[in-house]
Amino acid sequence: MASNPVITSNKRPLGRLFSYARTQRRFIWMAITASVLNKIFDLAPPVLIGAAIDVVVKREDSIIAALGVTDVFSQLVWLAGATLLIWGLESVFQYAQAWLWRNLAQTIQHELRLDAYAHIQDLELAYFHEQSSGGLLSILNDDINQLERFLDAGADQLISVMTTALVVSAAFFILAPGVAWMAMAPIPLILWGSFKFQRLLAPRYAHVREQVGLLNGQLANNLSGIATIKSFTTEDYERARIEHVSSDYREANRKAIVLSSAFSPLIRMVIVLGFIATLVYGGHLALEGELPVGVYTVLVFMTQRLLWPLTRLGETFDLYQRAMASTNRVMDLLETPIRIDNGEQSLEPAQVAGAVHFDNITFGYPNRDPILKNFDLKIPAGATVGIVGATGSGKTTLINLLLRFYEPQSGKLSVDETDISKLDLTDLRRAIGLVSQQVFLFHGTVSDNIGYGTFDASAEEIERAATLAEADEFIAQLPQGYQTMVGERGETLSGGQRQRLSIARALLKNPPILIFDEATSAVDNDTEAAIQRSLNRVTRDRTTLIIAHRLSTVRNADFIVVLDKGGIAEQGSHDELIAANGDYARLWRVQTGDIGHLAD
Ligand SMILES: Nc1ncnc2c1ncn2[C@@H]1O[C@H](COP(=O)(O)OP(=O)(O)OP(=O)(O)O)[C@@H](O)[C@H]1O
Repeated sequence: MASNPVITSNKRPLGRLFSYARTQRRFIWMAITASVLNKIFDLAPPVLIGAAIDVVVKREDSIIAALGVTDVFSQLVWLAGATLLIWGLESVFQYAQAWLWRNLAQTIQHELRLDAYAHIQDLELAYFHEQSSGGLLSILNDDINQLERFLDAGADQLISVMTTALVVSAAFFILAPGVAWMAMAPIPLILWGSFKFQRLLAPRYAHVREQVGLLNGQLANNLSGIATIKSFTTEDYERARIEHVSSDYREANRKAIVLSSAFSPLIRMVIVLGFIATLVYGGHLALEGELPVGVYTVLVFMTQRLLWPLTRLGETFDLYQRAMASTNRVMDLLETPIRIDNGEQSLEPAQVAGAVHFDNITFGYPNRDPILKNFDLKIPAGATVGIVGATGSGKTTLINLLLRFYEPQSGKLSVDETDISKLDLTDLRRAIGLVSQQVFLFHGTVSDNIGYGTFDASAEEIERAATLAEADEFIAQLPQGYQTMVGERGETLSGGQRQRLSIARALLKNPPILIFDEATSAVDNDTEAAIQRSLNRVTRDRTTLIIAHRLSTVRNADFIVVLDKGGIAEQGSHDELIAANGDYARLWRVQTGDIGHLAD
């Protein structure tokens, strides 16, 4: 499997995320409102402190007195009540914002992961051959988790900074327009710096995400090939390969860290200038009696409240940038077009007779020379066809086309006279049972694995299918019979046992078209004979394609097609092909040990 990184684009990620999260809009607005209110109440304490100083210094002439509370003690009680109320409300909105954002993060990551997974499943098989499964896994896991992390905390932080800037600026211009500009002066510089910083950081984080995809791809590949690594004692070699990709990942992160760590200290230096200016100039005005002491106190606290959170802007932008790099990767995946169109014509499996026609098909895998050229093959409904030929001659390719895993470049493939590209894809695949060369079992019991895809099957039906596939005997000997867990990918079973389970699975599906692709390659002669018997039984009333290297498997077929380099070299029944004395006859003699004729 190639390990190309998933292509990422730089479209506006936040917009893409919001348009994706349309269904959550109401909650997003509620969360934003809660964040804004929480911040507003959070900014009130400096005002309360200012008001308290004002009461103590000015007594009956204080601002609160102007509201009608003239007695000094009553003013303090009034302040205490206001403080309680404001802190209470701050707590309520803090809870609300945390609850809303964190739940939103959970909902969005859940839906995004499901959508991304569903979309990946619908992509054509060729896509999976181009991408590494570890890379895809890192999008489904890591990238979506980055997004969750940002929504958990980063979104609230960004809104807090913006709210603080707005509320404090307004307060400044009302209270002391003369000093306000000093506190505000650093803000444009900080914002300009932040945008510049973001621009520089974005590609570095995109690179980090790409590297993590490659690393995961390599890790997943190695873990699935662990037996090969051990048997070839290539542990050191593989460790070095992982070290290489892991170092690249670390290097990509270092390049991002160099920038992202510098941001907060730089911002702090700009901020401190604004803070000192307010402190000194405001103090001067208060000493001159031009600024009330209470207002001066509020200004100093507010300047601190306004400017210090900006130092955290670095962290927030960091979180934001990481999340946006991830968002782009997830969104690109969701927008990857599905290249195999679903046809509209429905097909009831029960009504399929099973005639298959490869009509003048030309096909080559992407970026490869054509393997099939003007290929013609007509299989009558109900026939059993053996397909044999040298390795790489195109046998499995025929199946890939019939299942529409790939589309032919020209020609028509039809089932019962209907072009399969016009058929509903699910209906087409439901009509075909495939026992593939690579058996895949799922983590679960024997019974689960036989019933996979035929979920409404009863225990009796499952057992009947197992009997037909000559699997019941070995199943009976397993510790828990049909309820024995088979392990991940069926690792606790032998190759032949796995193969027989997959045959049982296909038989249970009872499809009108049945395909065996090297189904007897991993079994001994006795089992092959047993499978042969069951084949004779199950092929009777359906179209069956049997791909085999072992010619004894196809001997009883109605006719046998011998492929050679993507074309048909010979065709006929076993007896006819033996009589023709061509490639088939020669191979038959080799396989049956009749090597006296090898010199032919
Ligand atoms: N996904 C793919 N992408 C590119 N080329 C492929 C792909 N699958 C198969 N091929 C190529 O197409 C040719 C035919 O392969 P195919 O699997 O049809 O052969 P086969 O006759 O089934 O071989 P075998 O008996 O070894 O299973 C081979 O040369 C193979 O390298």
